[in-house]
Amino acid sequence: MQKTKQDELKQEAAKKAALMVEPNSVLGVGTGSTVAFFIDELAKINREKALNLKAIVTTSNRSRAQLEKQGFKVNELSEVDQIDLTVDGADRVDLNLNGIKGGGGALTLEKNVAVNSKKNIWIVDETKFVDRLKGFALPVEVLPISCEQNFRTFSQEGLLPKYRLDDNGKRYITHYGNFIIDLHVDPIPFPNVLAHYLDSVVGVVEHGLFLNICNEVIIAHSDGKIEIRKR
Ligand SMILES: O=C(CO)[C@H](O)[C@H](O)COP(=O)(O)O
Repeated sequence: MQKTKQDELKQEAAKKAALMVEPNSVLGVGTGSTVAFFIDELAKINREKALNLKAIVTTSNRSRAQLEKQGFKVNELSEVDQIDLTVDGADRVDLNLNGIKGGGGALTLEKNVAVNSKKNIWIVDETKFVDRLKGFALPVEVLPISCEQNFRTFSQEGLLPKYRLDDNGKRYITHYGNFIIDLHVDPIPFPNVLAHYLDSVVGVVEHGLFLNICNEVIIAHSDGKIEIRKR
């Protein structure tokens, strides 16, 4: 498949992040097309100078398969005490380095890996870097047993919910057997308020508002500049 300009930018951000991985560390690896470039870059570096990573934890079967194909051993989150660095993609990142994640449906494990990491670096192309969180529906993972109640409540709250569907038009099912309801609030005026509300809804397993989690974002710009923003 031909690489788009956006893919090229994703790859540039991924390259930069791969250079930041310390030898002998415990690494978290996220999910998505940008992370797929990161895994390839990491493998390249590892072939050139063995990184001897103590452990790698990842957030999806897709990333796991790619890592294993590249010869890395992958551990479960429960098998490591703490992750030194996690590199992940994002769907949107704002000026405060808060973000929306979960476009690939892996938000629950992504958040669990992220909060157990000393440092989180996100890699994005410039289209995802925004002044405030907008332009991407907010994923919410919900238990099937109470999803209809959750859906109705979100509707009543004016959060414009829609079930995420898979390629066959059926409800998308997450790694943990749950559904995803995407909330079409655009822009999200008060991310903290919405996160607090979603955290309180029974039946919500996790949501894609990642607030105060990202430490650094690597943004690849179309003029070739790689920008690093730190919290
Ligand atoms: O949160 C995610 C998956 O749940 C991804 O990190 C996010 O969707 C970005 O994906 P991509 O790099 O393919 O644009």
